Amino acid sequence: MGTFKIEGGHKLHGEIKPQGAKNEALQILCAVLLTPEKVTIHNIPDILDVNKLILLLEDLGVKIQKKGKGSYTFKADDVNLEYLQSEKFKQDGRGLRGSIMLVGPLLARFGKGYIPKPGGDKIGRRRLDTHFEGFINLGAKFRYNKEEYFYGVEATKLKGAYMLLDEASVTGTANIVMAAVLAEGKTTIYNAACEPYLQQLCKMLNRMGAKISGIGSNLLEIEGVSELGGTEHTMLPDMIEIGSWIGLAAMTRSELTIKDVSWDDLGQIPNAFRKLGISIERRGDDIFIPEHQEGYKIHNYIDGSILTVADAPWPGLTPDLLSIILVVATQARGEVLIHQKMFESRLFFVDKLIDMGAKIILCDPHRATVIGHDFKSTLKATTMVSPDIRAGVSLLIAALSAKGTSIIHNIEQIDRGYEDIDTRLRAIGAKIDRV
Ligand SMILES: CC(=O)N[C@H]1[C@@H](OP(=O)(O)OP(=O)(O)OC[C@H]2O[C@@H](n3ccc(=O)[nH]c3=O)[C@H](O)[C@@H]2O)O[C@H](CO)[C@@H](O)[C@@H]1O
Ligand SMILES: C=C(OP(=O)(O)O)C(=O)O
Repeated sequence: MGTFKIEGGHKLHGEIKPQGAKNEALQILCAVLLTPEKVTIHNIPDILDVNKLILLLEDLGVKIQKKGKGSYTFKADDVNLEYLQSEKFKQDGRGLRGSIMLVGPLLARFGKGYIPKPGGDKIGRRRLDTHFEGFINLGAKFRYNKEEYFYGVEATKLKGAYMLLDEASVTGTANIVMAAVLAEGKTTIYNAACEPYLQQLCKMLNRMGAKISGIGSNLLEIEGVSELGGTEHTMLPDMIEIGSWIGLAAMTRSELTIKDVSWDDLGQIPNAFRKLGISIERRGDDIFIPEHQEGYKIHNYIDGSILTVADAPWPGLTPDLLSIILVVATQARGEVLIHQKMFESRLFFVDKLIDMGAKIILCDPHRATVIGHDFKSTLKATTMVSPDIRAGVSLLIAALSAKGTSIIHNIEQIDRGYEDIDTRLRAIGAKIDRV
C-alpha cells in the first residue's frame, strides 16, 4: 500500500497541464478492437487503470507500439479469443471498470464477448443491466455465471434495433454504440449518455467508417457498416483533473493557471465552482485562478435558500467532481448541500474531513451539508486512507490546505486516475512525498 506524506499550508504557484482524459482513454482503447487496421492514439494518460487496459489488449494479441509519451499504435489483426476463457483474464479483467467496454467491440467483430465483474471504484452499486440489455436488443444471447461473476454475450449476427435505455449509462452507451456500428441495419439509442468523451468516441468511430448521427445528443442513430478501418485520435484533457486543480487552487488560496483545458468541453464545471464563489477566468484555452486572499463566498439561490450542488447525467454536473466540490466548500463563506444522486457510498469519506475539523453533517448516504470555515480556522493534519479515486484527491487537497503533516495511505486509488501527481504538484510548490 503506497503512502503520501504531505506538509500542508504552503501556497502553490505556476502552471499545470491536465493529462489526457482517463474515462475517454478507456473507451477509445477498447475501440481499437473494432478493426484489423492500425489505430494511432495520442495523449493517453500514464495511469494505473489505463495501463492495465493496455496490458489486457496486449494479452488479447493486439500489437502495440509506443511512439512517444502518451502516443501508441494498436493493431488488432490477430486477436487471441482463447485468452477470454483463461484464468488470467478472469483475474485481470476485474482490475478496472473500463474493461467492461471490451465486450461490445468483441461481440461486434468476433461474435462473442466475455468479462468478469469489472472493478473500479467501490462507490455503491454499479450494475451492468443497461449494457447487456442493449446487446440483447441487438440479438445477442446473454449468459451469466453467478458463482464466478462472469458475464458473456454471443451472436452469429447482430441486427440493428430501436432501444430506450433505462438509464443514460456512460460506459453502457459506449459499449452498445461499439456493438451497433458493425450490426446489420439501423440502431437507434434513446436516452443515450452524451458527455464529451462519448462524443469523442463516436467521432473516432465515424473516422473509422462508422455512420453515427446525433452525436452530442441523447438520441443516437447508427447505420451499421460491414467493416471499420484505421484512424488517428487525440484524447481531450481530463475534465475531472481540471476540476481537481480548480479546487486545489481555491483551497490553498493559490494563483494557478490550468493550461489547454478545452473550455468548450467543460460543460457545467466552471459554473459549479463559480457558485461556490471561486473566480475562474478564461484566458484563451487556459483557466486562470487568482489568489483568493479574501476567501470565497457561496452563492444563495434568488429566493435566499441554500445552494444545492447535485450530479446528473451530461449536460448535468459529473458525479466525479462532487467530492472535490465538497472539500472546497469546507473553507467557503456560507453553506451548501451536496447531493450525490448517482452513487450511494461516495460521501462516507467526509468522516475524515470531520476529523480534520471540517463542519459537515452527513444527512444520509447521498447528501451532506457543509458549513464553511471561511479560512477562520484551518483543517488539522491527520493520517487517513484513500477510499476511492476522487475522495483520495479530495483528502489530498484537504491535506495540502491543512496545518501540519498529513499521511494518506492506499494512494494506488489516486494513481488509478492521476498521472504522476506528486511530481506535478511538487512542480507548483507542493510539499508532497511518496514514502
Ligand atoms: C470508466 C468510466 O467512464 N467511469 C465513469 C462512468 O461510469 P459508469 O459508466 O460505470 O457509470 P454509469 O453511467 O453506468 O452510472 C453511474 C451511476 O449513476 C446511476 N445513473 C446513471 C445514469 C442515470 O441516468 N441515472 C442513474 O441513476 C447508475 O445507476 C450508476 O449508479 O460514468 C460515471 C457517471 O458519470 C462516472 O462516475 C465514472 O467515472
Ligand atoms: C468512478 C470513477 O472511475 P471508475 O468508473 O473507473 O471506477 C472515477 O473516475 O471517478
